[in-house]
Amino acid sequence: MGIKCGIVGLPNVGKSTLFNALTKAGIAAANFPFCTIEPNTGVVPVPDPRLNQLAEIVKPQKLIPTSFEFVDIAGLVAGASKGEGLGNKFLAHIREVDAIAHVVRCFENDDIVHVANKIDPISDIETIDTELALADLDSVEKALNRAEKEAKAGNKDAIVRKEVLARLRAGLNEGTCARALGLSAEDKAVVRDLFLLTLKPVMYVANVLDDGFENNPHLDKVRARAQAEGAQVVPVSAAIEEELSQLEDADRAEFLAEMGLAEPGLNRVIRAGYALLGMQTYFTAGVKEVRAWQVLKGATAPQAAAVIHTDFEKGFIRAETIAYDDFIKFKGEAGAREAGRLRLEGKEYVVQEGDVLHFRFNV
Ligand SMILES: Nc1ncnc2c1ncn2[C@@H]1O[C@H](COP(=O)(O)OP(=O)(O)OP(=O)(O)O)[C@@H](O)[C@H]1O
Ligand SMILES: [Mg+2]
Repeated sequence: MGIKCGIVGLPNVGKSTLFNALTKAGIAAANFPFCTIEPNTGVVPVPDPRLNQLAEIVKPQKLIPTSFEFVDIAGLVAGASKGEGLGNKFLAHIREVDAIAHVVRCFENDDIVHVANKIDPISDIETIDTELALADLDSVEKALNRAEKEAKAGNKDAIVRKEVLARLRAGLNEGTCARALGLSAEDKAVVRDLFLLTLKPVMYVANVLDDGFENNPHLDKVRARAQAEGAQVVPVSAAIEEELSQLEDADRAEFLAEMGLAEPGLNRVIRAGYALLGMQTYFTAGVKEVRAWQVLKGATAPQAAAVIHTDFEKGFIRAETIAYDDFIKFKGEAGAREAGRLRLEGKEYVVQEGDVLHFRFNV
């Protein structure tokens, strides 16, 4: 489907280290068809323990997770919106992604240069936000000029657009990100064609040292800031994750056990990215394969069917539906059916997280 999460941040904060760990972990993940699309784009499978639970019941030949793309974007510097550093090229790369993982350095280490020569994650976040907001302001001002002319000429759509754009300009002028301006879904639709950078959903990846998960004032500040914005923070040590990703499975398990962890921190980054993209998962559970599929939250059964094949949507009759918990509790389809937990859902059904679906269709 090509949904993408861009890894964004100041130079040298650990973006590529995180990206390498994410993509190597992808190679290591059993039977996942890893592919690198461009040197800086990698498809990463979404770790989901529910797949293994389903497999224990169904005993399929294959297990296929969902996946999405991470893009390693070059570091941004102050002035990028005016062409500094990689400038517009950098911004164009961000424009193409659907969500942003903003990597923030939350560790001290004099050997690793910080572009501002001090560790101050809030100031780092503001530097990035300012550049993105300035780039958006530029787009909004151009669009506003156009809308004003069209509105004068009596174009009704332009009158609506003008009002939304004026609100955006006022906010961006004060350095507020577009996503924090409380735009309605209709407002967003009006400015969709501008691909505003600060309208994209954001999560923070706080890059820490191995002992930096607790009592870390830098991390605390990022958490407070994110909470005020309603954003998520995933603390992770990119350096450790990269090391972990290079180990054999058995060694990795030992390493994690020694650190008292159940799974690599990367898994949290991947899951948070997946949720940030607005995705949810449903399953198909056949003996050939048990597979996770991704669909936007709020999708109806035919829309979910289209993810597998457009014919499934066109000829949709119904979806035999078992909630994930029921499938596990009654040990599979037959048990769930007997217990009366298999539902026949029609075209209007809104797919729920974890649903195990079997589509009936006719083409
Ligand atoms: N958690 C960490 N602990 C210690 N060192 C780290 C950590 N994360 C990253 N580093 C180190 O920081 C340096 C910069 O990392 P990296 O190259 O990933 O940054 P970057 O954000 O991709 O930079 P650029 O914007 O220049 O591409 C590397 O030497 C890396 O090993
Ligand atoms: Mg890099």
